Amino acid sequence: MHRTQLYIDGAFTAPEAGGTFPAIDPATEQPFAEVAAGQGADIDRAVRAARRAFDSGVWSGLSGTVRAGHLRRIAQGLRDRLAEIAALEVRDNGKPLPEAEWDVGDAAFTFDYYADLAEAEDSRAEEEVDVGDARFRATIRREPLGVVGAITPWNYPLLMAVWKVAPALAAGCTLVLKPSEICSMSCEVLAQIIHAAGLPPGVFNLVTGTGPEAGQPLADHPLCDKLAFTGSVATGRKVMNAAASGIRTVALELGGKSPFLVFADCDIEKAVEWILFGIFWNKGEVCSATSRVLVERSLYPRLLERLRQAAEAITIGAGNEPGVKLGPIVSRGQYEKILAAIASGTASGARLVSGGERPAGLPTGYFLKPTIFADVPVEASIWREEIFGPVVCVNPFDTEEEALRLANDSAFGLAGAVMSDDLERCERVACRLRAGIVWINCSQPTFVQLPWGGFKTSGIGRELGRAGFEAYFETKQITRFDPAESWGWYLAGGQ
Ligand SMILES: NC(=O)c1ccc[n+]([C@@H]2O[C@H](COP(=O)([O-])OP(=O)(O)OC[C@H]3O[C@@H](n4cnc5c(N)ncnc54)[C@H](O)[C@@H]3O)[C@@H](O)[C@H]2O)c1
Ligand SMILES: C[N+](C)(C)CC=O
Repeated sequence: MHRTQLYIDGAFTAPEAGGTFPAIDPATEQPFAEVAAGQGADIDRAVRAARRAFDSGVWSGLSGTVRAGHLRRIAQGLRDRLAEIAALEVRDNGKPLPEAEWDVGDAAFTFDYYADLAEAEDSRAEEEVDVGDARFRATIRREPLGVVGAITPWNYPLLMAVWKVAPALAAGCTLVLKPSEICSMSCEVLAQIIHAAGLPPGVFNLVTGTGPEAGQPLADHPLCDKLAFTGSVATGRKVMNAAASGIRTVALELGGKSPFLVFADCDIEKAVEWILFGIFWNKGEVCSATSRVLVERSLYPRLLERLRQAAEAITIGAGNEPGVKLGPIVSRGQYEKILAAIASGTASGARLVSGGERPAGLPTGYFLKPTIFADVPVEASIWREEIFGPVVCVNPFDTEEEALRLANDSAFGLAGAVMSDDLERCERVACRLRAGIVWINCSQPTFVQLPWGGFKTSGIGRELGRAGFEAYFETKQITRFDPAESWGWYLAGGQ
């Protein structure tokens, strides 16, 4: 059985304490690899290596063009190993193979995109600012932020890591990546590709391990300049507390309970397609999943019935089987959490329209039928709390105003979607949704060029796009006084 390694200071290595934990295939419930269980001592070694690499200027001192060359080699390395990584991601996470292939392609494109931005940095003029006094020349300079501690989740194990690694490297930062213990495998391949691309030792480091044993020591490490976290609100709070006590920059990409507003004038088939994609893509293990659907009352019964039929036609199975559109839930823990949420939904008085149980013919593996609840009490936890699984809640509304009120009545504000043939209404609703991402007449398409992040408890800061690059810079002012002038405050004439 393959035993993964940590990657610290340019070398693949076992954890100091030598421990491992199993990687489990959620379709078979069987272990298929041993993952290196890094701990505080490994994190410390990795952060110190990243610190040395940053302080020596071996990476931040390179031109953007040279760094871009490295990033493009990483992108190519991902493309060269796409089939292998996608298969590994399917085994580790359970997602259908075409979705995993899509993720690896996106990850490669993310490196290319940030390579372009790194290159453009070289021709970016230093910004000179007129401070209204000719004796001073003032400039604003951007410098890479330093050492980044990146902590990532299991739903897009490679892609969520790359959303941090690519812009951080492009900006000239060094980093330590701590992926989720539930899905760590593809990040080891990423480390191999980065190693093969010839980055100097210490620039990128990988420490796999559990949250308490590896994540917390990374969040607490005094030599990190920034913490970049994606995961749950509960862990995000711990990471933010750690950042606060060390006064470190922090970026949080957290959960969601995103609304999808469907107006009666839309094409019902298109609405059903996007509702399905919005909640069953990646098994609903998507931070931005549109898990609360609000439907204009005149369309509500018809749409619910069509949604039920379409959901029941989805092919469920192991992610590597052809035609499968819904793989197993990632882990036993997550499976049990979702079943408990379904039970609480039924107990709340919500109407179970479809699913809610293990599909027939799949006795092993964490399989679940796509699940639809309707007429959900708005105070019920299934309406309010993130489930992070293939469970959608559907409710009716009567007016645009009511739909917006229900949509915005949430602690989260990551994403939202609106569907209507009236594009003016769509634009109006999009502006009034309190969320960082709004889709019109679709749900979930994500582009590397656009900023990603949430309002309210869905997070702080933005990834992707130019904003995701700027997030890895410090801003410095350099103010120069003309040596030919004298200040004349204490010494008259300046001598
Ligand atoms: N907003 C986004 O872009 C986005 C994207 C993907 C996932 N998510 C969110 O992620 C969550 C699911 O991911 P998850 O279950 O892996 O989240 P999680 O919070 O359980 O774990 C995330 C990471 O934090 C680590 N961790 C756990 N305890 C820690 C601690 N005390 N200190 C430091 N690190 C610790 C874990 O090991 C893992 O690497 C969902 O809430 C989802 O919405 C958000
Ligand atoms: C769906 N995706 C990849 C945009 C990120 C969140 O889970």
